[in-house]
This record gives sequence, C-alpha cells and structure tokens, in this order.
Amino acid sequence: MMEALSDAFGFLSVPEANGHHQPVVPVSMIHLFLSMIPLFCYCGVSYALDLHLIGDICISSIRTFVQMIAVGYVLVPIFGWGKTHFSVVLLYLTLMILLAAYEASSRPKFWFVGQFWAILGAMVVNVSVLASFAFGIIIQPRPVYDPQYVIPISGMLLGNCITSISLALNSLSANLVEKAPEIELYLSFGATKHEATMRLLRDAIRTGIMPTLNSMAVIGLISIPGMMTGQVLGGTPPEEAAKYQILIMYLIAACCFGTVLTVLYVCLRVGFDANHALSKNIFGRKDDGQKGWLSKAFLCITAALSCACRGSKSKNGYEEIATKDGSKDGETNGARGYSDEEKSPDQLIADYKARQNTIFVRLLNGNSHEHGSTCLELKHIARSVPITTTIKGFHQSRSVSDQLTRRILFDNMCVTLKHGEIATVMGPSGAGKSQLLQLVAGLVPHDAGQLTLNGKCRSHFEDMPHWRQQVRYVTQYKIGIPGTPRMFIREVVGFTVNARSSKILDLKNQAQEYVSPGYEEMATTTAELLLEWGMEPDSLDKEWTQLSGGEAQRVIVALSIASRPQVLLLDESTSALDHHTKVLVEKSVRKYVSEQKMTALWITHDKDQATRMGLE
Ligand SMILES: Nc1ncnc2c1ncn2[C@@H]1O[C@H](COP(=O)(O)OP(=O)(O)OP(=O)(O)O)[C@@H](O)[C@H]1O
Repeated sequence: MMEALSDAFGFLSVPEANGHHQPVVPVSMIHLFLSMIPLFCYCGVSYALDLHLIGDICISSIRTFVQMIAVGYVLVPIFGWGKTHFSVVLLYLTLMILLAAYEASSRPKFWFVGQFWAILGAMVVNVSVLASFAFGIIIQPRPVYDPQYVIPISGMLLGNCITSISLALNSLSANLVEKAPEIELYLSFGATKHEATMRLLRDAIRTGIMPTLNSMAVIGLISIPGMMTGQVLGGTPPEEAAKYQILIMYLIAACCFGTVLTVLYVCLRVGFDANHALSKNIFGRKDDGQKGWLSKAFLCITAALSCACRGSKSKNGYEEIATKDGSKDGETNGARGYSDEEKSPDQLIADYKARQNTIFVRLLNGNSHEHGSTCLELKHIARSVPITTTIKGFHQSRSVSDQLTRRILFDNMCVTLKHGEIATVMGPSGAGKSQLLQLVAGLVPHDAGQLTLNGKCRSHFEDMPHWRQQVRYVTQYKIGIPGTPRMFIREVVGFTVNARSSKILDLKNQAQEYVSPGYEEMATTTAELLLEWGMEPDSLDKEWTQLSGGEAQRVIVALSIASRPQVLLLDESTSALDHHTKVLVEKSVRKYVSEQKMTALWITHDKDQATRMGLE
C-alpha cells in the first residue's frame, strides 16, 4: 500500500529492509508548529498595514494542517478499497469535485445565482473528459479506475482549476459590473454582447490560464514539482518521473483552459439578456454574508482577538473615523445620519412615493416640422428598477414581493418625435431621465409599451444591435476605454460592417437597411466637428485617458453625430463644457438634426440651454 502511495503521490519515504517505510525527512508535530512561525509573523505585518488578512492567514494555516493530516489517514484505506470497489473511488471524487466547486465559487468578488452549479458543471464535464482521455487512452492503469492514479491526478486537475476559474471569473464578473459604462458605450454603437465584451473576455481568459502557463514556462528550470521529487526519492528514475510530470502538466493546462472557457461562457450568458443588454442587477457583491460558516466562525474569533489587542481602538474591531468637526462618520451637523438599511421597506416605499419623479419631455422645435413624418414613437412606456440592491439584507430576497422591491420610474409615457425634431428631457436628479434614454436605446428593458422607429416596431428589428445602430445613446460618463478615438471609429465601423454583411442576406429587410458611414467619412466628420468646437483634430489620436472631461465629452458627441444615427440620445452631453463651447455644440446638433432628418432627445438640467435650443 505504501508503495502505491509513494509511487503516485510522491511520499517522502524509503523502504527499509523489513519492508516498512521510513520518511526521508522525519517531520514531528513540533517541526510543523515551528514551520508556522514565519507565516504568523506576517499577521503582525497585516495588523500594522491594516490588511484584514489575519483571519485569512489563520484559517488557511489551520485548514492546511487539519486537511493534510486527515487525508494522510483517509487515503490509505481508500487506495486499498478503491482497487476493488469503483463506488469508493466515485464517492471520493464526487466529494473532491463538490469541494473544489465550492472553493472556486466562493473566491470571486462578485457572484450570481447559480454560480456554484455553473462551476460544478464545468468541472464535471472538463475533468471527466480529460480524465477519461488520460486513464482510458494514455496511462491505462489496471483497473482503469485505480485510485492510486485517479485520485491524485484528478486532485491536481481540480486544484489548478480552482485557481484558474476563480481568477477568470473574478476578472469577468467584476468588469461586467465595474466597467458597465464602457460595455454600454460599445453596445450603444451597435455592438453585440460578444463584440462589446471581447477585450474583457480576453483579459479574463488570460488571467485565468496565465498561472498555469507561467508554471509550465519555468518547470524543470526553476521549479521541480513535488510529485516528480517524490517519485525520484521513491526510487523512480528521474527521466521517467519527468515524463510523467510533463504528461500531468499538459492535462492540467487543458483542463484549466476548458473550465475557464465554460465558466466564462455561462457568466456572459447570465450577464446579458436576450436583447444583448447588460443585466446590471444579476451580480451581487460578495461580503461576509457569503462566507462559509467555518470561515465566519474563524473570522469571529480573530476579530475578537484583534479587538482585544487594539484596546484603545473601536470595540467592533474597526477604527472609528472622526470628521473635521469632531463628529463621528455618519453624523452630519450634530444629527445622526441613518442609512437605508435601518429603514423598513414600508418607510422606503413611502419615501420613494413622496419624491416628485416627474420627467418632462418638451418638444423644442416642433413648429418648424409640422408636416414631417414620425421618426421615433414611444407608446405607453413603463419602466421600474429593483430597489433591492440599495437595501442591504434584502438583496436577492425571494420572500419580499416584487411590488415591494421595484420602484416605478415612469408609467404610460407617450412621446412622438418627427424627423428633424429635438426634445429636452428634464426632471429632478434620480427621476429616471437616463433610464428613459437607455430604454429607448435598448440598453435597459421596459416593463410595458411599444417603441417604433420610422413606423417599424422594435420587436420587428432583427435584433437589438440592429436597432442600436440607428439609435445612439451618448453616455454621461467620461470615456475611460483603452486606445484612441480613431481606434474606436475602426471598431465601430467593424460592428456595422458585420451587421450589414449578415443583413444583406436578409432580403425582407433590405428596403429599410441602415447604411452606416464608412471609416473615412466618420473620421472626417468627427474631425470637422471637433475643429468647430475649438479642438485640434489630432485629438482623435490621443489616448482617451489623456483627454480632459470636456474634451472626451465633445469627442463622443462628435463621434455619435458622425455615425449618422436616426435618433440621437444625449445624456447631459455638455455638462463639462464652458458656456461658449456649449453654445457651439448646441448649434451643430441643431444643424445636423435638421439636415440629416434625425431626431434628438436631450437630457439637461440647464434651463438656459433648453431655452436656447428652442430658439432657432
Ligand atoms: N440597474 C439599476 N438598479 C437599480 N436602480 C437603478 C438602476 N439603474 C438606475 N437605477 C435607479 O433609477 C433611478 C433613476 O436613475 P437615472 O440615472 O435615470 O436618474 P436621472 O434622472 O438621470 O438622474 P441624474 O439627473 O442625477 O443623472 C435612480 O434612483 C437610480 O439609482
């Protein structure tokens, strides 16, 4: 039995003359405790730098100790029974895979409902396929489920998958939440969800598999894997141990690649709805509430210890922050502030109802185009947003009724705009103006009603990217994407070219086909507009991150106009500009809307701007 362990697992033991194994390096419990000392020194560093890692260091150290000692005892009988009972091996593998899925699922910063099952499914499929390939075709142990081979190798595959999946998923889910404005920028220029997230997806895949590729790059040169070392010490010739290790590394890399791709595919499917719109409320931020009970118990103990150590600091383990006037954080002008968490749902609903959420959509130049044909029509549109994300503790709660957890922003909204018309959208902050424009752009769903463009109902468009190519939403956020505006033009033209080439085959829709401008036309128009608005045309070749807030705002408005949409949706698009430049931009928008027979909806808080826009 010990020979089997030694062979497969690389135990550091050599056989004695009497057949018993003697460890190459005898390790006593005292040695183990001594080896913990350097690690625990870093608890002091964590404390000094306020890293909040003391709990994690303690938990990981204790888990390593308990788990490894336990496996040392459990493996011997399992290797023995497993040789003749496949069910024992299967049971052990099931346990391993469940724990691996749980570990991988608990690490990313954001999570979605069903994440554990997605990871479990990805692991089961990929590990099963690779293990079948490895044991059935390459290694061919007898029996094929020989636990001496199956358990250690599956363990190595799963262990590496945990790291890859958690890194990749953490990268993609955090980006889907934190880089939503970037994704929506691409979507609003007609990108599909895959085009809009391609960069983030590539980053996530690279992040996930890089640790494995890195260890493959240095294996043999710098790192000698434990398994190979164990085999050599157990008597296997080094060249044979090396070949076995190479085989294992290839299997690990393939398994990591497969699981990462599968899990990211599910994450993307969950992160977008059928209309290629980002589902922003799907992802929850992981907090201590999502930690396992074991981790929570350890965290409580370490928090109590840390609290006792701090003495003069706060009782709850966190230092209280005093504000300038001596009051504590959360207090303003002597009155204690309170957060949404402390209100009951009824109070919150009453608060929301009490707010004036009226949105005014005012037509500015309707008289000049009385006989024009209808461009954009909103019929009885309604939109509500979940309020669960703002109330901690109710997040993802299934027991609270839908009515209680949603806030109606607007209901029964009807707007008709003819070609060449501009309307302002005004209302208090938080009333839902941006939501209205994003709804028109198809970036958020609507609860009821119908939208039409040139008389064609939105549901009759081939898909939402085709609608968005003609309905351009100009975000109010500063653009922080990598690259330059010129690169962005190339990407945008690519989206519409793809869409057109697929649509050419669609004979039914050819009559209403949208012909987007090519690269040259778009770049020239953008440069001309920027010149009119007091910017150098070489701004197109500056990195987005090097442009000031006002410059970036002008560039994105210019790009939007130059992409010749039917509907222009401007969300406070001149908020960062000085008065003179604002007037120049307003003039150009009026000119282009009129000349190109577009329609524009313009959100502004500036009454003077609304008045100016109405005076032609
Ligand atoms: N995905 C979401 N989930 C939950 N609530 C949301 C979501 N998106 C927007 N909201 C809420 O909807 C409300 C309206 O948001 P919106 O951005 O449309 O306001 P606004 O009228 O444009 O405000 P401002 O003038 O400040 O830009 C806000 O209270 C906002 O918190």
